[in-house]
Order: sequence, then C-alpha cells, then structure tokens
Amino acid sequence: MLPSDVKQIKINLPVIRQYVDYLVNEQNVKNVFVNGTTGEGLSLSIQERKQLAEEWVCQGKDKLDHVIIHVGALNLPECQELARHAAAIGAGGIAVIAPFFFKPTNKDELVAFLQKVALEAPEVPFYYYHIPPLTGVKIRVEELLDGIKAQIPTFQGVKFSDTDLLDLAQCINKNETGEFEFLYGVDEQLLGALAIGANGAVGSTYNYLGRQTNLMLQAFAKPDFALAQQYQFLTGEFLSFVIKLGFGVAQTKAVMTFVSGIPMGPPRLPLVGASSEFIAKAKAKLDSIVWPNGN
Ligand SMILES: CC(=O)N[C@H](C=O)[C@@H](O)[C@H](O)[C@H](O)CO
Ligand SMILES: CC(=O)C(=O)O
Repeated sequence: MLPSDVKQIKINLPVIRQYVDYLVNEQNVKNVFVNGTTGEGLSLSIQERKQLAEEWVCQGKDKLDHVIIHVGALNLPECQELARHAAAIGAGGIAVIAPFFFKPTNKDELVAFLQKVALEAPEVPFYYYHIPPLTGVKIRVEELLDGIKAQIPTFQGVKFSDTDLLDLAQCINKNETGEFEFLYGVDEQLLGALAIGANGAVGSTYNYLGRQTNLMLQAFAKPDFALAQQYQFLTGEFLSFVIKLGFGVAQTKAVMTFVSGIPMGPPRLPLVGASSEFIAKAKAKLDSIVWPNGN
C-alpha cells in the first residue's frame, strides 16, 4: 500500500473519556499534555486542536490535576488564537514550542515570540516546550531564563525534551527560589534528570509505562536508588529495543493501543502506521519484562 492510499484520519473525540479513566486508574497519571508531539498537534487543524483541548479539559474535570494545552504553531496568529481558546476553556497551563520553519536565531527573538503568545492568556501558567531534536531550535534554556519573568509574567517552567543535562543543570542552579518547574521529556534518561533536580516528567511513554515510572519516582524520593535504577534500566531496555526497530509517534500509538486496549488510531500523514511486524516484536519484548516486585 502506498502512503497516499491511507485514508484521511479523523480525530476520535468520544474515546477521550475512556483514555482519561485509563490514565488515572491504570497508570496513576493525573496530568496530561495535550496536542503536543505524541498527539500530533502540529498535524492538526486549528479547529481540531480546539475540539481536542475542550474534550480533555471537560473529561478531565474532577479526575485530572492539570491539563496543559500545547498551543505552538508556525505562525503567531494561530498560537495566539489557541492561547486565548485555552484560557477561555479553563486550561491549567499552556505550552509553546519554538517556531521551526523560520527559526528564531537567538534568545531575544525566541522570547519575543513566546511573549506575544503568553500575553493572550494572562492568567494561565506558561511553559516553554524545548524540543530541539524536532524543532531544530537549539537556543539554550539556561540563557532564555535570564530576565524571563519580567518579559513573561506567567512563565512557569519548561518541558525540557533534550539530552543536554548540563543545560538542565544550569537551569536548575539558576532557579534558586524554586519558582520554575522543569519537566523532563527524554523518558529513557529521566532518572539522570531527577538526580540533577528536574521536578517532574512529560513524555510519550507515560501513556503506557506511567505506573512503572511513578514507582521509579517513588523509589527516587524514598530514596531507594537501586530500585529506581531497576525501573529505569527496564524502561530503557524496552525503548532501546524499539528504537532499533524504528520508533516514533506512529509506533508509540501502536504500543499505547496494545497496552491499553484503547484504539489510539493510526497517525496522520506524513506519518504512517506501525507495521504488524513492529507491533508483534514490541509486544513480545514488553511482555517479557519482569518488573521489580512483580510491579
Ligand atoms: C522526541 C519525542 O517524541 N520526545 C518525547 C517527549 O518529548 C519523549 O517522550 C520520547 O518519545 C521518549 O523519550 C521515547 O524516546
Ligand atoms: C511526549 C510529549 O511530551 C508530547 O507529546 O509532547
């Protein structure tokens, strides 16, 4: 089958209620990040993004602690429209990636863009979504933090999806008063980021390894580093295995589907769905993992 034969994929709103219950009850996950990388936010129309944001906020009411809506786009008017919409529906936070067609080349250009978005939602906590492997915008976050609160009064923190733990460490070292949150987004090395002071995590794998990752966080807090390491080694073993097979958002959806039993659907072009061979191998690998204490 050619990729062009794939049917136009529509969003499936009714499944979100089931998804919320699954995250809370089965994965012990009570915070969600909507329309980001895993949700293919950048492949959705503005109308679709608004519908999804509304459904998550509505279904998450009384069940979820925080619903953060990603409102980044390639152009300011759309980011601003999505920010106003997120504020109007009562989102717990908004996040924005760096625009990545015409890219900001320095910290001042990036902050100017982010500021124009944040100002549209003046009561809503604002997060910068740092994901250089996808945006190609490598401006160091540590630099961005200087004077940020004066420019973006709602600045609350960073979703930090990069392997540069020196940059993360410098951010945390600057955050003496603890006013900002650093949510780490490279799931296979979360434990390293926690050791340097990350406050939490946002990542694709918590959709299906949330329970185990929460046990890792608990072990780290105790502290029982040996137990925390066991969890990280095992999640890392799974990710290393699937990364070798070719792992991205399409494959993540397939894994989420077989673990949760909830139909996450295929991705939208230019992504194409995972092969049945990938699914069989990934499932066998995940089933073979023996978690500490049977958990
Ligand atoms: C590039 C990407 O998708 N990053 C995700 C979050 O930002 C991560 O959650 C990864 O999917 C995960 O760490 C697996 O590599
Ligand atoms: C993985 C993640 O954090 C996102 O979907 O943006």
